[in-house]
Amino acid sequence: MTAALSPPIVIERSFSLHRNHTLKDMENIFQLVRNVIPPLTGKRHKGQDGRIGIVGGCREYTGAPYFAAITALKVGADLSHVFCTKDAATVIKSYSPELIVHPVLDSPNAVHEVDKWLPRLHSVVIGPGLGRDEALLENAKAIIEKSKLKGIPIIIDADGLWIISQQPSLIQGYQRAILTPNYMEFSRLYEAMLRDPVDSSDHHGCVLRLSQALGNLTVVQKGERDLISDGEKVLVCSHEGSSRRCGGQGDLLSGSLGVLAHWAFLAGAEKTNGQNPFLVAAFGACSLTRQCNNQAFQKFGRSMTASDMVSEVGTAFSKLFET
Ligand SMILES: NC(=O)C1=CN([C@@H]2O[C@H](COP(=O)(O)OP(=O)(O)OC[C@H]3O[C@@H](n4cnc5c(N)ncnc54)[C@H](O)[C@@H]3O)[C@@H](O)[C@H]2O)[C@@H](O)CC1
Ligand SMILES: Nc1ncnc2c1ncn2[C@@H]1O[C@H](COP(=O)(O)OP(=O)(O)OP(=O)(O)O)[C@@H](O)[C@H]1O
Ligand SMILES: [Mg+2]
Repeated sequence: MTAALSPPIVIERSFSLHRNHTLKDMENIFQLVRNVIPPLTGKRHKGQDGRIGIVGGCREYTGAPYFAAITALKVGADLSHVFCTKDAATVIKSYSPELIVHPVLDSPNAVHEVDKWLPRLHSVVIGPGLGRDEALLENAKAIIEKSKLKGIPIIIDADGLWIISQQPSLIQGYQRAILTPNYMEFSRLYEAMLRDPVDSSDHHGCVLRLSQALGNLTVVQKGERDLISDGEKVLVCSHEGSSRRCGGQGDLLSGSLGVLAHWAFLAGAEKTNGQNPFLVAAFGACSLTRQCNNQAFQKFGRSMTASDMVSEVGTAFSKLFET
């Protein structure tokens, strides 16, 4: 079984582009991802290709922030910081010496401790393994506010999406945010914003409307096909993965998106042929996660786990974006 580079489908809902440009957009979107990837040259210094922060990791969940942070590194970020609780920090450090781990999230001055680092971070991923402890959620809210003030791209996943479904105004209108809901998370967000249940006969319409209701930030609805929208367009990523749905796959997606969002944002619309850079980044991260899933499944079948997918990041990235 080989993973074909199936052409992405672009459903054009924008009036800013002519209809007959749509086919060209479809063919070129992988190329647009390639365009934003910084070339590896001897001229770059450590940190330039990405310093990514992951906010999450508590007593119950140490795997999720680890998967997100290690994936960010393996995609090509230079430094990956995890801001987690004291309990979780030693555990996460013991998984990997590559990660920089800050045991601050349950400290009384948590927000200040993270804020100190924000000027040095290119993007933040908020939510993997954060849990639902009220104090931690309050700290995460304040970190979202601080990140917005700095104008850095924010990827919101998992329990970060729980926060947004309780208080959408926190992120509404911040167009440098990307939300990555799974099925349940999407339903919660949709009902909170649209006051209606999800219309299962119109997934495209639902993702488009949710993005619009949130002020045109980027929404990635994960599933059998990933739907990515900025309220004007819907991109569909149906790149071949597998039928294995072990936990942690979404964490690979949010970690890789942390890097790609930074690269795409930095490269700007010139490199993405006028397309929203965050749509391009999201398409890249979805394709990559699915490609990792496909490769790991070929090796391990039913016993495949998220760690096996992490081992595939390098070859999957090369296959999709460097050939
Ligand atoms: N090893 C780890 O530490 C992991 C921790 N995780 C963390 O676990 C916490 C809770 O995440 P959950 O994703 O469980 O979120 P929720 O607590 O919102 O639960 C979602 C539920 O929906 C179900 N579901 C998912 N897709 C569905 C579908 N298509 N149809 C019907 N039901 C569906 C899931 O089985 C899950 O029970 C987060 O902090 C997350 O980051 C996960 O990321 C998985 C790995
Ligand atoms: N039915 C499916 N077929 C193929 N790929 C899928 C399917 N469902 C999800 N995926 C892919 O798996 C990845 C993670 O999506 P998923 O819905 O499992 O996230 P999640 O529930 O947040 O995961 P996590 O366990 O990390 O929290 C996405 O890249 C998505 O494309
Ligand atoms: Mg998840």
